[in-house]
Amino acid sequence: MSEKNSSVWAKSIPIKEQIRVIVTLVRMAKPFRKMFFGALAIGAAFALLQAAAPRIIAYYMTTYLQQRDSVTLQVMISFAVLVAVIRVSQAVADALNAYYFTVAAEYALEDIRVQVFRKLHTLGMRFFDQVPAGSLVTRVNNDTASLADFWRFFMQLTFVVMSMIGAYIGMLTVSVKATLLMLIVVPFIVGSVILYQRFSSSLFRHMRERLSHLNAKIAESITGIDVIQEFYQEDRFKKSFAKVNGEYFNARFRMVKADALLLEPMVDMLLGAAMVLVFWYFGVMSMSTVVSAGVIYAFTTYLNNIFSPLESVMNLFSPFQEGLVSGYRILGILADDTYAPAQNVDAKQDITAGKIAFQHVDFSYDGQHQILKDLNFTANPGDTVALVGHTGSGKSSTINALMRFYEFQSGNILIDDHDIRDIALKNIRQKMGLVLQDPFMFFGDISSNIRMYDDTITDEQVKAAAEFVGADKFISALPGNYHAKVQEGGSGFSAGEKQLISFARAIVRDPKILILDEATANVDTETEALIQKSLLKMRQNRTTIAIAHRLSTIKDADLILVLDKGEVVEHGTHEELLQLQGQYYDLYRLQGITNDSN
Ligand SMILES: Nc1ncnc2c1ncn2[C@@H]1O[C@H](COP(=O)(O)OP(=O)(O)OP(=O)(O)O)[C@@H](O)[C@H]1O
Repeated sequence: MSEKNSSVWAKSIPIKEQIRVIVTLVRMAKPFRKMFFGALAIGAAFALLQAAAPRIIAYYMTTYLQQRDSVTLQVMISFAVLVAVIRVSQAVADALNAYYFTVAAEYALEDIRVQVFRKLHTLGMRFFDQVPAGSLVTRVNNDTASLADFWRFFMQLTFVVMSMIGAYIGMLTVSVKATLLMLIVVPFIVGSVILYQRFSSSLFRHMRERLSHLNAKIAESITGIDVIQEFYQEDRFKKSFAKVNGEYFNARFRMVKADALLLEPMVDMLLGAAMVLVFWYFGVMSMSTVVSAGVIYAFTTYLNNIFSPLESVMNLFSPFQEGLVSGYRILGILADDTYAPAQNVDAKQDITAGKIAFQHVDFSYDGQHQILKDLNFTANPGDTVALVGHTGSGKSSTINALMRFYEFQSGNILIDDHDIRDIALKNIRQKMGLVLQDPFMFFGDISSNIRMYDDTITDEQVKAAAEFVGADKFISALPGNYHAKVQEGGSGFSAGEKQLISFARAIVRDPKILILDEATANVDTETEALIQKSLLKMRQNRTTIAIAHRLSTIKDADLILVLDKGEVVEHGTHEELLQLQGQYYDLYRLQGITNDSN
């Protein structure tokens, strides 16, 4: 399994790296800092009110309630109004804090989602070879969503710190000595937080790793459903699913158990210990002086104010960790430099005639295994050059290099005698029409799939292209004709129909060069005849590079290149190659025999 494929949960991210991720993510939220700071300021106001309330109530209790006949109706109403105002302000501050924070986080997430999506579309095929599509969908969607928890953790943490400071200041105004005594619990709080974080993070990582395995298993079983059914693999998949599902359940169970049995009791025990200290201290004090109930009330309320948000911040450790890992992966994509091959800086040449020349081209996907070796050929404008050879001989790789999907390492590819890197990429995409074995259909309708959302292409041009390739007949029979709905992937259309639509898609741009990769591999004989007819028309006045396993389809090619392990081992016309009685001859004879026997 490649590095990019392995679960990031299998190992912990080094501390230095975690800090880098945190700093970068905080920086990425900078455009929304006003809202984040607004939320923080409101949080601070909330903490202030939270600190003031117990002090006011304590004063009311000590001054009025503990003295017989000192409370009047006016005092009662005044305090009731004061407490009500504080409570309502607290509720408003709480709501505004949540609102501003959520809005800021959503804006920041949307921004990051756009950045990741845009970045993906600058990356080259090599990147997509290494990272499965499913995992990229998770990257763009789920990972960015997890960042919300990452920011929530920081907000909560700041809130806890502010609440703690507020509570300690409030306690100081009640009793300096008791407050100093309360400082004893601080190292215990910090120690427990660190201990819990370590423990819970290892359980959480384990759980996430199991979840990755479970997701991979589900994805595999759905992607391969046809082969699973065909080869009667259901039982094997049921068993292996039960195994990974059981492992995930156990890992989750351990985590839930730790949260339930450890987190709450731990915080409760700390709170209990702090309470004992308070009661012990004031107990001792009461031996020499009167201790007001209001003081006890204020202290116990302040302790609650410290410990309740502490529990919620500890509860956010796992989501924070998830956010951190998501951030790590997102930054990984944003920093990835597996870009699509670059054109020269001032590349502005165009393709006018369609001459193609490969000169001593060497090509490798990974820089280690050489796939094409010293490839040389010339296709003059209007020529058809066919690439034939055994599977894995390098036919598609030749096209990958020509289409600039992958960078070639040495030699030259010239189009109309210009270095291919000097031709604007837009011109390459427009003037070179590529037809793949299994063309992809986009969600929309037939018309949008032919014009590929290029508004400069008119309805008449779309229809003319469809008529030219012979697709008009079946399109006209569809309900809605050119506006017939197309699902993503093109389910509901036969292989031949998809092929014809992709011909129209290629031809509507009137390309100078046509590239056909196994264009007739998936269809029946009748459709093949139709396809061959349209291909013949499409090839007129266009340079064509065609890959074909069925040699009968490229007999009329001007040049046939026989590839073997990335090298041209034979070249010439059909007749010349038959006379040579080499590899082509063998392949052709084999196909002739196979066809006859069919
Ligand atoms: N994306 C890729 N990354 C790494 N290696 C690749 C990639 N695509 C193809 N290869 C390797 O390059 C070699 C040539 O493959 P290529 O697809 O060009 O062969 P082909 O002649 O088109 O085969 P086929 O007729 O089966 O399509 C093979 O050994 C293959 O494993």
